[in-house]
Parts: sequence; structure tokens; C-alpha cells
Amino acid sequence: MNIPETSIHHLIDNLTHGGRSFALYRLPWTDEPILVLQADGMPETAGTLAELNGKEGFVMAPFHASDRCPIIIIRPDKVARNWDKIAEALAGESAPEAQAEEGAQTAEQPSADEEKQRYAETFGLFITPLRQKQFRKLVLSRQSRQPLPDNFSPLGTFVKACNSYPRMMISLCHTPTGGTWIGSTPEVILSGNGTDWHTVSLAGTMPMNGENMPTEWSTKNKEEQGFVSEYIRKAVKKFGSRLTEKGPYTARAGQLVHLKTDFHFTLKETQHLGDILQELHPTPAVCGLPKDETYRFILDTEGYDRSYYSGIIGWLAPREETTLYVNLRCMHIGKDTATLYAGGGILPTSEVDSEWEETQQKMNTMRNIL
Ligand SMILES: C=C(O[C@@H]1C=C(C(=O)O)C=C[C@H]1O)C(=O)O
Repeated sequence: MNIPETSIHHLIDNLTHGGRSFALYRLPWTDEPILVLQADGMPETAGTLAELNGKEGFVMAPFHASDRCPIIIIRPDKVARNWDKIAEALAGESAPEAQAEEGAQTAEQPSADEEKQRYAETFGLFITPLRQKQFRKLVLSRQSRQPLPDNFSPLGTFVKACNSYPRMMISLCHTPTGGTWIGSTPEVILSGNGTDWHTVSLAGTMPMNGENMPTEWSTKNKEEQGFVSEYIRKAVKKFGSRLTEKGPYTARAGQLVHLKTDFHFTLKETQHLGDILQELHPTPAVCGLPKDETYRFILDTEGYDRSYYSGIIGWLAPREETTLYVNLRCMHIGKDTATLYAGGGILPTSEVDSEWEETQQKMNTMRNIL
């Protein structure tokens, strides 16, 4: 993907400082940036995914919705594909007045050792109920802040992600309340149109071996992904018919590989996609099993707010094509730091050092383009 001409580049970068809501995204295996822009006013918010029934727009839903962190629906007043059309859509837009930057981030950053120490403590809290067989799987995640480079450009970073990660859905999304997020996710939660729908079970992680894809999976990884498949199969059967499954197979995501199963199914109608999202989210790829108990446990025990990480991001359009993803390998852009997020599935046999390393490798997806 090319960088657009300088005026568009600056305009989009400036939009990330303003009061306007927009999303710029690129679907896997395409080279087409898509802009969704709300012309005025604050975007609509919702407290539950079910409230998305019948709605159209660019959705950004958190791991756990609250008043402070609601589900956001950017109204598609303007939708434009490719830089030429995006330039036309933005013609007449002036660079918005810069708003006061949110939350001055002057707090001391913990050192790498302190971050690992904290992670290890929380890992201890997570492994105990797993070993006591209270839960079958838990996903433990963390955040890490790092300074933005002096010449940081959100749009430049978006284009770099598009060029580095052809298999992933790349997004740059800004709203006045949610702030600015950039991500590169490998995981569909719900996509399709008409009667044909698709979701995936994605779990298990290994680093690429140079340019070679490792394909020998440990029992732990296979089991972890099997849990997600089992959950998705059940959830999808509640709404869809004619379920077909392909996998598990090894799928590349940047410098990592995962185990993946595709699920295709038929829906009779598309006015209740919110109900399906509510049933699916949070899948055991980002939460745990059993769902309700592990969701509560994570909210109470993980020790930080996941915000929009491991929520849902993408285009919802019940009358045309929907492409919704799990918001992974993402970062929140602050005034002069980026907050990166990553997690991984924990089973009773998990070990703290390799799980920590896995979160580092996942965060590198964003670090490598900063
Ligand atoms: C939780 C993340 O990724 C998820 C967890 C995985 C795992 O536990 O192996 C693999 C892919 C994703 O479903 C993340 O990227 O932060």
C-alpha cells in the first residue's frame, strides 16, 4: 500500500487529535484502505452487544462494557475506499482544532523487570484455580507502555502495518471518548453476508522459524485450541444451521503462527447479529472456560483494565457485508506513549516464563511497526 499524498496524510493524522470519529481499516489480502467517517456529533454508544441488533456502522466494543468504556458505533456518514476516494471524502474537511490530550501520561513507567514481576504474581493467581480444576482455561493478559518515536504518525504506522501484515485486518480508529487505537488482528469473530457466515477458533501460539512455518504443535496448544473450537461449535449451533468445519491447521500471523479452525454456517436472517456476538464474546481465545465464571475472575483478578483490547472491532452491516474481528495485537495511542496489549491462554500445565515470552512476541507485532 502506498502512503497517500501529504495533505491527506496530515489530515488523517490530525483527525486523531480532534473531536471527530472515524475508522480507517484494511481487510486481509486486500490493498484497499476503507474510511468510515461520522460527519458530526458523538458516536452512538451501547451497553450490551445485543443492542447492536439491526445496527450498521464501524463498531469498537471493549472486553467488558462500562459507562467509562462503552460499545461505540461510528455512524457511516461517509464511507470511502482507496486513497483517491478517501481524498474526495475528506475534501473540504479542515484539520480539526486540536483537543486537550487525554490523560497526561507522566506516571513512572515500570522497568521490564517490574513488569515481569507483576505478571508473575498475577500468573500465580491464575494458575491456582486451574490446578485446582476450578477452571479449564484462563487467558491472562497485560499492558505495556512505550514511548512514541518523535516523528510518530498514526497514518504512517497504519500503512506500515498494512505492508508488514498482509494476512491481518489492520485498523486505525479514533473517537473522542475511546481515543486512538491501531491494531493488526488475525482473528475474525463474525463475518459474512446474506445467509453465509463465518467465524474462527484461533489459539495456540509459536514463533515463526525465520520464514519457515513450524507445524508441530504441543499437546497444550492443541488442547487450548480444542477448547475454543468446542465453545464456538456450541455457540454457533444456537443460531446457525449447516455448520461446516475446516481445521485445525497452522495459520501465520506476522512473526507468529496459531492453530486455526474455520467455521462456516447459515443464518436465516441478519437482524440479530448482536445476539450472536453476545453469545460468542468473549470466546475462550481471550477469556476462559467456563465462560461466565472466568469472565468474572479475569475482571476481578487481572489487575488492570483491558479497555478495547480483546473486544470487537470492525464493520457491521446486516444488509451487506459484515467483517468483525477480535481486537488483538493492538495499541492505544496516548500523548507521547503507546500502550500495547497482549495475552495468552493458560492451562494447568502452563509455565510462567514461556507465557511471558509469548506476550512479548505478540506485543512485537505492534513494536515492530512503531
Ligand atoms: C490473546 C491473544 O491472542 C489469542 C490467544 C492465543 C493463544 O493463547 O495462544 C492465540 C491467538 C489469539 O486467539 C493476544 O494476541 O493478546
